[in-house]
Amino acid sequence: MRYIRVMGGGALGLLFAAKLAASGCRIDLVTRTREQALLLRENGIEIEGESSVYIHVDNVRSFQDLVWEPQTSDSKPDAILLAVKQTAMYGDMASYIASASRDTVILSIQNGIGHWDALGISTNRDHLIQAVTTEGARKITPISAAHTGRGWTRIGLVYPGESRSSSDGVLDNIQKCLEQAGFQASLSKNINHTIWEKLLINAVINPLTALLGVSNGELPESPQALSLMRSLFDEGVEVAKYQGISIEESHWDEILQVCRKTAGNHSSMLQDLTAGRPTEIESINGGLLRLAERTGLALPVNETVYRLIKAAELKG
Ligand SMILES: NC(=O)C1=CN([C@@H]2O[C@H](COP(=O)(O)OP(=O)(O)OC[C@H]3O[C@@H](n4cnc5c(N)ncnc54)[C@H](OP(=O)(O)O)[C@@H]3O)[C@@H](O)[C@H]2O)C=CC1
Ligand SMILES: CC(C)(CO)C(=O)C(=O)O
Repeated sequence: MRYIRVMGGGALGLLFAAKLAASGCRIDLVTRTREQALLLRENGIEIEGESSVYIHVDNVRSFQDLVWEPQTSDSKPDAILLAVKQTAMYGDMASYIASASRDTVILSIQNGIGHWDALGISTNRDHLIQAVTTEGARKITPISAAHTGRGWTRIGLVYPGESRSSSDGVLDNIQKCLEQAGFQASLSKNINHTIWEKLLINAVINPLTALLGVSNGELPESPQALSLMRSLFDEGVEVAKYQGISIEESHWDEILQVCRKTAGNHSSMLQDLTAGRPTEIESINGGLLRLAERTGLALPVNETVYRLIKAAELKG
């Protein structure tokens, strides 16, 4: 796995592209705008914080330019790393990903649920890989990002039941690449469980920090907020149960631990709301609501925060 295309020059995209390129991987980076692509080609990528990397990357272009480009065998990457937000996973982007050759691994590091369904791929899905990461990054300028927290990354097949004999080798290769680039990476036979654990962390912390305008560390300090966090968690655990996923009680302590460990962080949803960008609410609490609807479960607290975030998004 020597040639990886990173989609998205945001916080995680810049971090992963820079570290993978610095470790010797052939990287090309795809941005939304031509302006950012030009700046990156001229200035390279700079990462500060937990990692310090400065690297020149020649191969940077906008998504629009990528889709018009003729595809040759040399321009076909071994893997596409999806580092765009869920909100960008529709329309042309979904069509591009869905039409990629099955020899190209699709590796998503997105939070939340629903992005694989958005691609609409119903067969031959053994090249779809989810990475759940607790790495923290924040974009500073179009060409730089801060690595705000070192974490772990677990990878696994999205549809393990459909794996072919070569799948294990593919996962091993990706793990090695990530490790060579300095990420702590491991393989998971049950990535779905890890996806759900991360989903519940985001479902509990993100909307409340965004609505209250508080840091992750401040959130559980208010008894009222803590009680809402617990209700969001309990409702999420019920939905997980209906999906055949058992979330242990210890995961509640893990969520409180995340608040302590990332005490100074502003959650991504708070950052998105503050900047007037759409949030990932649809794939977090919205994802839970859609699944609950199918089973007739009521999620009053998730529904309330979902509606409040949607209303706050409209304010811009
Ligand atoms: N940041 C973090 O610490 C973590 C993030 N995640 C998850 O990773 C994913 C990415 O997050 P993050 O990096 O923070 O998000 P960012 O918003 O920083 O980056 C997303 C990038 O995608 C770009 N983009 C949008 N549309 C396209 C397109 N059509 N083609 C190419 N690029 C496009 C955006 O460009 P533009 O800015 O020009 O719109 C932006 O640069 C999210 O799902 C997030 O939840 C998971 C763990 C930690
Ligand atoms: C873990 C947490 C809550 C850290 O801020 C996060 O993933 C986010 O902000 O989206």
